[in-house]
Amino acid sequence: MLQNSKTNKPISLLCQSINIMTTLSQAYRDHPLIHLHHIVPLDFDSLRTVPDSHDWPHSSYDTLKLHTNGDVSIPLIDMSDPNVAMLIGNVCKTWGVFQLTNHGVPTSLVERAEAEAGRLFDLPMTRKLKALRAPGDATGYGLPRITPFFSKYMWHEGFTIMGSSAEHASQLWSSNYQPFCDVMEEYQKNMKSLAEKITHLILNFLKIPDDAEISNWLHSAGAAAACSTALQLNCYPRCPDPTRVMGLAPHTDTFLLTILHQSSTCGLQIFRDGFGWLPVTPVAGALVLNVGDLFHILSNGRFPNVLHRVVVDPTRRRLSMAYFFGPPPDFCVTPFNNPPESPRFRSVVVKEYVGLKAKNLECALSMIEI
Ligand SMILES: C=C1C[C@]23C[C@@]1(O)CC[C@H]2[C@@]12CCC[C@@](C)(C(=O)O1)[C@H]2[C@@H]3C(=O)O
Ligand SMILES: O=C(O)CCC(=O)C(=O)O
Ligand SMILES: [Fe+2]
Repeated sequence: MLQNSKTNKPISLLCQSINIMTTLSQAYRDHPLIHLHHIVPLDFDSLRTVPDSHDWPHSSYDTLKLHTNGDVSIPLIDMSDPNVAMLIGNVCKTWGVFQLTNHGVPTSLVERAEAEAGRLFDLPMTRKLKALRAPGDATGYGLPRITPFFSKYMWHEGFTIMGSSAEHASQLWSSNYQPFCDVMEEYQKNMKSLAEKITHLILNFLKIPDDAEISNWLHSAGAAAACSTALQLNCYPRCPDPTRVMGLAPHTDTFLLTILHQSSTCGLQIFRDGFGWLPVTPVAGALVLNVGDLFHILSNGRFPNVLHRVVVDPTRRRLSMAYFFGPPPDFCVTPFNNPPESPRFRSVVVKEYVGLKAKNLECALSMIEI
């Protein structure tokens, strides 16, 4: 029987019965985005002007320009700092986002993964379409899932991986796809172990007891198999007029934490009350971490689930790799509140929340608010 290595208690039945557990891909298949499957990304490189379908209202460009405050920078945390738990906990409370250095993920691995992502997006469109996300599926090449919630398309192409990328990679490259699969597998392993470490530090900071279900899940030997994880490769191609387009529209991420590597090209912005849109300027070797909806719920609203978006660089293509981490789809997330504070949200099962998000995007949270 699997046990929590800290408390020696058996982990919940849900986590043990791996065969009957819902996978994250299944959870997404249960909530298909009906409008998305017949639409494919543009062949961006061939365009000399921005088509109407991708031309965002002028007012959003004004917002991009006027509300970007380049003087305020988001916190940078050194993971080798002896006070790292306190630093991360406090920044999760005050910002919901930070950059992390000395995180232990080898630079060479990040560089190899970025190079493989570049090799993918460099392929001719006819090739990329061979790995097009199937209707209702969550993985493969295609448009961002949030596309149906906006009236214009984003200047973006993406590739989603959940676990092995072999099936789609073999469609992209009939041979020589193993280097892609190997590096993405190693990258996901490294991201998972970093995500587990950070989650552990945050649970301690929140003083969540060792016998709470969330600690039980994180510490259990079963956590190796039972997590919701996904790796999203994002590409924001060069644009003939970046002032008219949106790279990735404003959104919050769904799971506990997102760990993002951004290439040296700028574009990511976070929204901060009182300041507006702030750039997350790339720092060489640093990873960007942000709180997602599930940590917002678990922290009973103490951690903001930061709203973010991506604008397109005027001169260069931008690549990023976002790793999403959370408990398995059948796990029930319950807000942790210190009495007399009362819970702000009802408990929600991860796959139910994925479904609420698929239908309602940013209104999903308010649907579980008490
Ligand atoms: C696990 C996932 C999180 C994500 C949806 C996905 O199935 C894979 C892609 C992720 C992404 C990346 C771009 C922004 C986002 C909102 C989207 O549309 O697809 C996130 C999703 C999310 O956090 O919900
Ligand atoms: O490309 C980026 O910097 C951000 C990507 C992102 O927000 C996402 O994949 O959820
Ligand atoms: Fe995001």
